[in-house]
Amino acid sequence: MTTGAAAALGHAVTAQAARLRVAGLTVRFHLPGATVHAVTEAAFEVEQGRCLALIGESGCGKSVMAHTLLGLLPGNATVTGSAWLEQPGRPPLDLIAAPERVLAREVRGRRIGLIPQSPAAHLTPVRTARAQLTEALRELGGRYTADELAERAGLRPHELDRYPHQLSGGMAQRVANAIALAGDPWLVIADEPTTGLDRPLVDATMAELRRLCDDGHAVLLITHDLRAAEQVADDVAVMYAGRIVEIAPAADFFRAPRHPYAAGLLDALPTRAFTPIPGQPPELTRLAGGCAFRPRCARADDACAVRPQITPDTPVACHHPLERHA
Ligand SMILES: Nc1ncnc2c1ncn2[C@@H]1O[C@H](COP(=O)(O)OP(=O)(O)OP(=O)(O)O)[C@@H](O)[C@H]1O
Ligand code: NI
Repeated sequence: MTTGAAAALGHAVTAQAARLRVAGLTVRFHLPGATVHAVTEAAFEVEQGRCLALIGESGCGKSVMAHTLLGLLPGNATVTGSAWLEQPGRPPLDLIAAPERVLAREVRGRRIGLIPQSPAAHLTPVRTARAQLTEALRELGGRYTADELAERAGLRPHELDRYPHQLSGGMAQRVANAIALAGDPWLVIADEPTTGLDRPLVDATMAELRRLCDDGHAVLLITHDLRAAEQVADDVAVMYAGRIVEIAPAADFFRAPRHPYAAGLLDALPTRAFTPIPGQPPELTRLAGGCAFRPRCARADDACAVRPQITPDTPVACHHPLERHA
């Protein structure tokens, strides 16, 4: 193929708006004598200018989803499905099929930034926050200075001169947030970015994520904190036992969730009914057939022995969803 033809082909398949398009994403961990069904047939899109919040109880597969997109899974994992990163002017890239070399050189930190869960564990103990942020900037060649990034993350310049053990949990979180943005990545994946932060800092962090979206970036926000999600998310995806069970615009979702599990999560909030969902999520090594939420669900009946599907036309995986009136 000539260069011109290749360029024309590249142009023809280039997207109009930047987006991440995930389809059929499935992750298994192989343990001696058991298989963990960590993520099953996940499908969603995040477009530029938008924030998708991924919510669900501990262990439902949220962090595994984040690590899968960045090629950060351990050797005992197998992944199927696709995750297309589409940005105008670049050929689309399937993050699942891409070789590690490409993920390391082009994707991690540059096209996708990760704000990791438990950031303190990701900082080097013997170097100051400034040294680590400066190194990230040198490596990734971003357009902000260390002080600018620190300020955007809500840190004062002198706080950058501390060593990790001199940082509170909240400060370590903000240092991790600043490092994740060093390479000016298009997509930011924030895995519980507000753990250990008090309300004003949660609000500031959500405002920063919102500002990123408004600047044309996209954000995948993984969180337990539904109030934080409500502040910033445009769309919400609810995960249960490794599957996405509801996707909705955030305004509709917080007004009237449709999946009984999603309704249960909102009812558990202190600001709402403050009633926990009875029972526990199933173990991901021994999932029965049918709807995984069935044993905990007040609406379940015999129909739920057949697993309900989520599709673009019915964005709730439930045989008996709650009604949403206009
Ligand atoms: N390397 C691994 N080997 C085996 N199982 C794993 C591995 N990593 C994660 N898992 C399992 O995959 C499932 C999903 O884990 P994940 O960390 O994605 O949950 P999460 O939704 O992020 O939870 P939390 O809210 O507690 O962070 C869990 O059952 C977990 O034990
Ligand atoms: Ni997690």
